[in-house]
Amino acid sequence: MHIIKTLDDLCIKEPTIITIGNFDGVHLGHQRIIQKVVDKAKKENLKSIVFTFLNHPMNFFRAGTVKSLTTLDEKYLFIKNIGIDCCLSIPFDSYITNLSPAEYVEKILVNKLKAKEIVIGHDFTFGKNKSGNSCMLKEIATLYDINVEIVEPIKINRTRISSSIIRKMIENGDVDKSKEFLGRYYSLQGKVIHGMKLGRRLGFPTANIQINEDVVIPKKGVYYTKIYFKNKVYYGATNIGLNPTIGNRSLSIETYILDFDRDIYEEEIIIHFIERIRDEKKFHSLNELTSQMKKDIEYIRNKKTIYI
Ligand SMILES: Cc1cc2nc3c(=O)[nH]c(=O)nc-3n(C[C@H](O)[C@H](O)[C@H](O)COP(=O)(O)O)c2cc1C
Ligand SMILES: Nc1ncnc2c1ncn2[C@@H]1O[C@H](COP(=O)(O)OP(=O)(O)O)[C@@H](O)[C@H]1O
Repeated sequence: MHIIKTLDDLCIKEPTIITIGNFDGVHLGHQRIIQKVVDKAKKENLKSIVFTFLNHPMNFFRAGTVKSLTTLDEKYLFIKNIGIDCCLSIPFDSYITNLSPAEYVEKILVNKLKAKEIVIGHDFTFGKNKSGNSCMLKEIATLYDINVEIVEPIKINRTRISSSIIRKMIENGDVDKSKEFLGRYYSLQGKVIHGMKLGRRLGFPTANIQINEDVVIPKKGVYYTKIYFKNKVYYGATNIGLNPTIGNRSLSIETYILDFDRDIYEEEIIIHFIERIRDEKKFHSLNELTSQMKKDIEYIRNKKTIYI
């Protein structure tokens, strides 16, 4: 998949089928739309394009409003895995927000992207002050002989799948629920950094990852997790919190990896959140903390064959 980060570099000659959106999380609803684009592209011999943004549109209007469910690299990977030919990922900036709906279609979708077909969600808005909607896009596109398909939202138990609902689930620690909406476990990737070196002394070394302030962090607590390290899968007990028993610490995300004994400082690991086990607690002693950690790990050992 080609990833193009500026409209200036774009030189598309063949007719295309496009979907447009922020696609944060690339959840089941997004996957349905993107899959439709891939299938139609094959059938109609068109190049498939996902048109998305480097920054969340809400953060353009008010910096720091929204944390992401995926880093850009994760977003590109998930889109690529569905089979898209090209991902146009450009800044959501004053150029984009100042185009009228008619200019947006002509300058970007027609002149730059050579669109023959466009697939969008029912709530799609575009152009200056979000003045364009899916019906308006359909009308303008007719002038250029472009077909527009509007996809209805997917629901799970009558709740519409949306990035904002998934964000709330993860912030509430409901990672098992978020899996149903995302179509995969919520995950965090990070470099293993040095901590206080207490874990090893307690008998449970924990790989602490560098925290990315731009992504959603699950609610503080202890989680049953799956760890990917160098393409191998392990199970883990991950604690997200302030380690109140030790006192005066900043937020850490740390994992005891079961059946593992290697120095992995500076290496990347990916943590998949399967289930939240309990709240993080302040224990009266380190002995009490370690006996609870033993119980957490035993719980995971008993469960780990259930989730593959
Ligand atoms: C499964 C697990 C559960 C934990 N639960 C708690 C807890 O409830 N309260 C707490 O203060 N710290 C908890 N911790 C964090 C430990 O205090 C931490 O691993 C220890 O301080 C080692 O830190 P270090 O990696 O910086 O050396 C937990 C850690 C793990 C791996
Ligand atoms: N089973 C394991 N789970 C997690 N980390 C492990 C494990 N075995 C060895 N390690 C290594 O030990 C380090 C954690 O030890 P710890 O004493 O907790 O130090 P720190 O406070 O720097 O995290 C990890 O970063 C990793 O390099």
